[in-house]
Amino acid sequence: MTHKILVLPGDGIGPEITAQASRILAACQARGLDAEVEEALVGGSAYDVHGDPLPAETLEKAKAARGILLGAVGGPKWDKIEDLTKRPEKGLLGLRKHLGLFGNLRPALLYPQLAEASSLKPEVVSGLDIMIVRELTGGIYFGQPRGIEARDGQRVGFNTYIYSESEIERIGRVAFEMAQKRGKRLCSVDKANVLEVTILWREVMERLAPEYPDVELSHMYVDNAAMQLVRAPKQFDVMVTGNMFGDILSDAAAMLTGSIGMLPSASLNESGQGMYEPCHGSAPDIAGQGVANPLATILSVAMMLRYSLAEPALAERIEAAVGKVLDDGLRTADIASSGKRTVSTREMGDAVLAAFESL
Ligand SMILES: NC(=O)C1=CN([C@@H]2O[C@H](COP(=O)(O)OP(=O)(O)OC[C@H]3O[C@@H](n4cnc5c(N)ncnc54)[C@H](O)[C@@H]3O)[C@@H](O)[C@H]2O)C=CC1
Ligand SMILES: CC(C)CC(=O)C(=O)O
Ligand SMILES: [Mg+2]
Repeated sequence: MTHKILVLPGDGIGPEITAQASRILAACQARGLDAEVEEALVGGSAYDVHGDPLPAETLEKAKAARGILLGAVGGPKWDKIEDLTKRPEKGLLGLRKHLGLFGNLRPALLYPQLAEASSLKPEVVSGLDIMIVRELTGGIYFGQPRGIEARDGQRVGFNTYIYSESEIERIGRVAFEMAQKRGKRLCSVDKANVLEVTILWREVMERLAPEYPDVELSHMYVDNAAMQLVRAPKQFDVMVTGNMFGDILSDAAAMLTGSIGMLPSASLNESGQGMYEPCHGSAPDIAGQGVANPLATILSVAMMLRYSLAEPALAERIEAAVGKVLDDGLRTADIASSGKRTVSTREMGDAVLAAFESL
């Protein structure tokens, strides 16, 4: 069966990093991956052409694709758009919502070669392998009502943090099943000492636990979880949390692996259709300079092969190629260290491609 794959480069460094990932995808096609690859516009670049960060044509192509590879969206150029529904980030949130991509997997895995690149001591992070399972289509990023309006002579801003039992149960099952395949420990992160929505979250996680007797479930408040991630991150195996807490904690976890440029992600729906993207944003501060780290995006291709395209051998080949390039001492600026060779985005892509072919 021919898989449809849609590449959405987006904004900022998005086109630079997806260009390198697309070369790896083409190498996979040459090695037997049966896929048709198309590109489309999303985010600010789509707004500039169509006045819409998620044009109907892009959404249709995304619905038809088994796997979507997205670079990143957003940037200062579009931050002044008054209609919030037209901001680039809405293109990304719209894709997640329309496709029902509720299950976000963010693996914080430290390549041993990068132990020195982490801002934490090597002994704190060496061997790190955490899977953050983040709910992606609910919570405060989507809750209604929301807005900014005048009340009592001044403006107030408000959002709604809401989860239904079925939404919590659905992401809970993804996390329990993930823990079963890994170290069998699941930490659910909430703020149940303050927020009713997460009191319910905790109750649902507890209710599910007996169905997964081989998994040890624990709970942690999000403020403590942020602290524990930097104090002793190896205590975690799988973490499950809501949309906003997961967004924040996964950026923190990214730094444990050396750089946010190393963290890939998968966003999956019930049918295994997925969108794959680095966890970072469009990095406007370095866009256009050819220095961005493309490895999170390349590793996102590996996740696509594993989770949506049933090609685990190709996924492992990409991951091994990244390992080889790091062994060979190549580093983009964000993971540079003394004695290693600092390379551009393109040179890193060249090296991963060469390693992929040589393995
Ligand atoms: N998934 C997405 O498309 C996301 C989009 N954004 C958007 O991106 C824009 C910038 O947001 P920021 O808060 O600055 O977050 P960011 O993740 O884009 O950048 C934060 C810092 O990390 C660095 N960085 C990020 N990716 C890198 C890479 N691959 N290689 C080397 N360094 C890298 C940047 O240079 C910057 O110093 C905003 O418009 C934001 O809304 C933010 C997060 C996710
Ligand atoms: C537009 C944001 C919600 C994207 C983001 O920061 C993320 O998903 O990590
Ligand atoms: Mg984020």
